[in-house]
Amino acid sequence: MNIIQVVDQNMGGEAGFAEFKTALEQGANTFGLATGSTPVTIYEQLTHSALDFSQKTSINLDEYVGLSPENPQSYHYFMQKHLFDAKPFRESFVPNGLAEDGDAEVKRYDEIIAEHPIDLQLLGLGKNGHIGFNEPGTPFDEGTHRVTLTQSTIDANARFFEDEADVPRYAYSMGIASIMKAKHIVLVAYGEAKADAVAAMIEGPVTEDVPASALQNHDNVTVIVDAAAASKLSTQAQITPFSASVE
Ligand SMILES: N[C@@H]1[C@@H](O)[C@H](O)[C@@H](COP(=O)(O)O)O[C@@H]1O
Repeated sequence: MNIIQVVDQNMGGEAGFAEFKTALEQGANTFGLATGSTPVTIYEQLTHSALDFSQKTSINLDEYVGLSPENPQSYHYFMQKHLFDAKPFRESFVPNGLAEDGDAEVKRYDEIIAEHPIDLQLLGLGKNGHIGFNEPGTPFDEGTHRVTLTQSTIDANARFFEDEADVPRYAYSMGIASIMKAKHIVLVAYGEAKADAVAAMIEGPVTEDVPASALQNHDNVTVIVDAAAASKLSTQAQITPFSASVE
């Protein structure tokens, strides 16, 4: 893994932006996108740039079951607000949280992913090592699926809702097998709360107990971290400080 250290989330936005820019220059067509607080500065950089995604495809990782695209807590809404309103793609896919038939929705999403091989996949990281909404214990070979969220994830995401009780208990998530098919994966993590998950992802055993550890089996992963998130790594020597001129 290529580990890039940034000073703060703003610099992380620049580092993430550089990965998108390079991917575009190399002819990428499909971008796998993530939600959460982590990617926000990358999306800010993208919206303020001249990069053109109007002929490109985006595929989001996940969506809460039961939330409509108009619900401000939905990932549809998040993506519109933080990226798509200012920087539209030709087509943007997000799982349909209101799908009546969950099995059909999962199948539909897998077909979309199969038709649009992902060139660059952006990921955040859950405190428990989840990627997308692939919680600990998710089989690595699974495609899109309906997830029962863990209490750890419900607690972590409660900050976006008025009340913990409002956090949906289920979500649709792209599977780890699909994430692993992306040509290039860029995972971003900030803060001490992510330090254990970062260390387990990079240095721990490859185990379904730590979904992000699957990335050790991918040959093109870039990890963008701040010092706090990198603080429990023992391989500090392999960490490259980000500088805007080096991509
Ligand atoms: N499903 C999302 C993940 O894709 C995201 O990586 C995680 C971390 O969120 P944050 O970036 O706010 O720490 O939150 C949610 O659970």
